[in-house]
Amino acid sequence: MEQRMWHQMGTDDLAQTLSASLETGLSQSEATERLQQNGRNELSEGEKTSPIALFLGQFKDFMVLVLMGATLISGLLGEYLDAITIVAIIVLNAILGFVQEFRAERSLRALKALSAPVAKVLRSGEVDALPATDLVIGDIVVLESGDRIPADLRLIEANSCYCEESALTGESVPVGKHCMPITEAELPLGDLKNIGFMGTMVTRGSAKGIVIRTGMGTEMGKIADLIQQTESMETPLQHRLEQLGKILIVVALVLTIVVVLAGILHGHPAYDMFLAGVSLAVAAIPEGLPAIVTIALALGVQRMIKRRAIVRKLPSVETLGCASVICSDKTGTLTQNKMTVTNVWVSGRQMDVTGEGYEPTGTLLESGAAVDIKNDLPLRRLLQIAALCNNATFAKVEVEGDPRRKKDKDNAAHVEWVLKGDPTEGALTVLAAKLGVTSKSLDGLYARVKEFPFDSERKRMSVLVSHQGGRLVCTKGAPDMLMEQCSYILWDGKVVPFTSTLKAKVVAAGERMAQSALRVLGMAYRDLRPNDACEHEGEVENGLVFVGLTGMIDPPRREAREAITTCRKAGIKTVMITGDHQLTAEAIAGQLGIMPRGGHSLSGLQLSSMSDEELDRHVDGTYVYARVSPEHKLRIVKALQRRGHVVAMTGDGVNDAPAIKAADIGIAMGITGTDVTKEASALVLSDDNFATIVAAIEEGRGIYENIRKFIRYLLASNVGEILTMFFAMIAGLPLPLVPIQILWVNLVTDGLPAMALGVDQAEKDLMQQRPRSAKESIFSRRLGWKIISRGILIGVCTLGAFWITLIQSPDSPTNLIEAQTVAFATLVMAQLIHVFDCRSSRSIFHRNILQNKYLVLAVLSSLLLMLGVLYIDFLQPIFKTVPLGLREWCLVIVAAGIPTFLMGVGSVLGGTNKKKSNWPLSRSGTMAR
Ligand SMILES: Nc1ncnc2c1ncn2[C@@H]1O[C@H](COP(=O)(O)OP(=O)(O)OP(=O)(O)O)[C@@H](O)[C@H]1O
Ligand SMILES: [Ca+2]
Repeated sequence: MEQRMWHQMGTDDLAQTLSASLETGLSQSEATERLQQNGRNELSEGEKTSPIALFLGQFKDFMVLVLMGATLISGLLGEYLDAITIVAIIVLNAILGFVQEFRAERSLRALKALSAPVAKVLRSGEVDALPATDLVIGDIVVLESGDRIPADLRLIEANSCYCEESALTGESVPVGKHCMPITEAELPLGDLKNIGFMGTMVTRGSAKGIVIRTGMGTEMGKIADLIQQTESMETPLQHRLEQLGKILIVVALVLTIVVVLAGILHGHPAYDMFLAGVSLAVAAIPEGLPAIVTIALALGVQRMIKRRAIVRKLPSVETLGCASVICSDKTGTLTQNKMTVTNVWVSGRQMDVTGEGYEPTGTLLESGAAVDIKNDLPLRRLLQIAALCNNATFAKVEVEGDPRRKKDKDNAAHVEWVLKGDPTEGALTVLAAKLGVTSKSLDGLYARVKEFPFDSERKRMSVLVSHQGGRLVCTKGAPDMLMEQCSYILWDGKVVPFTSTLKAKVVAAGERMAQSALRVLGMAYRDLRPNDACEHEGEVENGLVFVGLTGMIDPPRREAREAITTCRKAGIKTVMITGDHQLTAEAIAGQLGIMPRGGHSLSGLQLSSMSDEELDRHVDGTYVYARVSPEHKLRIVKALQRRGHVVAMTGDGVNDAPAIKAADIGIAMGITGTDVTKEASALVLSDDNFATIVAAIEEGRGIYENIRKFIRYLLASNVGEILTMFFAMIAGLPLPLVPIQILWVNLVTDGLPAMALGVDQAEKDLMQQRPRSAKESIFSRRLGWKIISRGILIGVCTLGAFWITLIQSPDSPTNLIEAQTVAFATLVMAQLIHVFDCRSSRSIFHRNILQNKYLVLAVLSSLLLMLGVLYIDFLQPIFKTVPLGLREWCLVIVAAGIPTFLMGVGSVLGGTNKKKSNWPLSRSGTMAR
């Protein structure tokens, strides 16, 4: 066992014991070696279902078992051919079911892997994001607020760091962490304040730690068996379909029993009727439905991934289609998050900054003339604060042209300035560097002692630096809030009291910048006296000397504007929620077309003073919320939900998690988002882009419509199958289909065509319709009617074709076989025609039937399988068929076409082809500017 415990060791001791360097971390080769020795950093998982179990599971269905039993009996009675064929069909069916479920399962697992956590690790001197499972003992891990701790760490640095450890200790109040050794040997976990435990999360501040235990060796590993991660992947729709499936089984069974009894009453042999009944039950029960739903969902999810939206919770795919409001962050989601300082203001002087991007060349112009900063004390101070109170760096990288593309002006090797860190801070680093204030020029003079990290409540950040034996506080942040902590201002080179007149000047300058869509940050400082306290931010962030303002542009994303228009047409309201200034927010909202005429904006301050009732009254007319704190987001979500909206809400910070959880669709940022927000979210945007949300909504709507399409197809087909038999038995006719034919129809129609519908293209006006209601039943918008009416028609027409053939030449010995063959062909053809009708909510004439290649292929192969059964000599006795002549084919085609075309023509004439009132166009007219 460990001689001295980890928490008792000093940092040097730690480094030595773990043979790791605290400055550069492990080397890559050392890490690889340790990984091989000690295994991956993961908690062992529960068992997975094996493919064989999955395959055998296909046979556990009750009706299938009955059918197997019946087959066995008919085998024993000498009907070998029948028995073998039925078994073969059952096995084929099982293979199909297995493939469907296997695919579904595999995609679900791939989904889970996508949301696997990453850790920021220092290796060979560079901090990189690695999969958390690659961590080894001795790795140095960098933690920020919102991170989930990836292994057990002994902290070696902690800045106002708090961790929430309830998963481990049950204590929900975050624990303050430090990096000093603790003398006591035996301590409860909650008191080990210099250890960060795997699975707990950093709620505030930042830290650095060295990995002391990984995987099952961690404290979390010890209790891993206790935590069962049973996140439901079943969607509400799947749940309802399961319920529906049970009802359908009962209905199918009851009808089957009626069919069997009626047949026996009319003098059919009981054994024949029994086998026909069982086959009918097997065919009519839509056992493939759940798997096809899962596949449609999973394939849709994969299409979303291609469009950079990662679904973490499958149920949200459905909810996406219902979204009626998107509440989006501004910075980085609606804007590019490429900040450039363009304006500087100090002691009443307004200056422009030249230069572009992160390239540190440019200068300051005051009324058109370059400013000399050497003798400009306030300006130098401003730049020093900008550079010191900053964690961002930038560098020049060589970018090679894309080798796959043509070498030209746009695709040549070139240098690019790239940024590491927060873009807001990056813009300030670049500004300072343009005027020669770089970390190099400051290095010997100023040394950072402590950092009080930025958080979205205070909206500012401070650092404590030592300078020529003294200590200096540098603070930057949202000016309106920073000013409240300032007692003085640097004005014309002198520190003077911050009077209300001077404050008014600062406010006016700030508002001028904000109105032109600039993000405004203020800078302030204070010289600490020797015995001034400096433990907490409250102690240092007061009595500050205000220095000046910087204004930076952050251009809107081009795609965002378009996406917002799409949303408006789709009946979805876009709301901007930002920590930025109200005027900046309004200006950018204007550029993006978020705010309609008569729309309002609210500030966090106004929001705080409102009661829930007042907020409810305002929430529909408000399009911009500015200077909000994370807790405001939760109120906004709740208010919108009370107004009956289905809310999608984005967030990145740790404090956004409650709002994201409360939203109907919580959305986290893939790039800037924290682990905590990602875990709370249903959807992660891997490009942080607003347009991606809209793409996901579009996919969500498409997936739902596809599910409706194949439900419609499958159920109408099954209704047709049952009714064909039902009507025949009631009418006292012979069996229109023999058991093997029933099973064959089921095999060739239910499998591939239904799956192909699941990946059908969306209808063109998908995003021109209002979101559907979350409470809507899957059968609404006339789907139930369509299923029943088409089902009845399929049954009637199949039986009609059967009957017409039957009465043609009553004396011919092959008469019945021929009629059955006609019925068989009609039933298959009717379904294969009907499948195209299912693609459109209007009629078959509405869409190009060749558009869905998979469907065309599926239908062709089903057609071939049917023709094979009719025309291949040795299959004819097995399937009890005869080749059909031209006259019969004409009958088959007409009878099979009627259900689809009759209704299609009917709906064209009846006007349902026009946009129906239950799905009207959005009120885009009233929402447009
Ligand atoms: N690194 C930082 N240091 C100091 N102040 C900052 C920093 N980043 C942002 N601020 C200030 O805090 C304000 C709010 O920032 P916050 O990150 O909460 O929201 P945002 O990024 O502007 O908007 P959004 O919520 O849309 O992402 C900014 O307007 C800015 O004035
Ligand atoms: Ca069927």
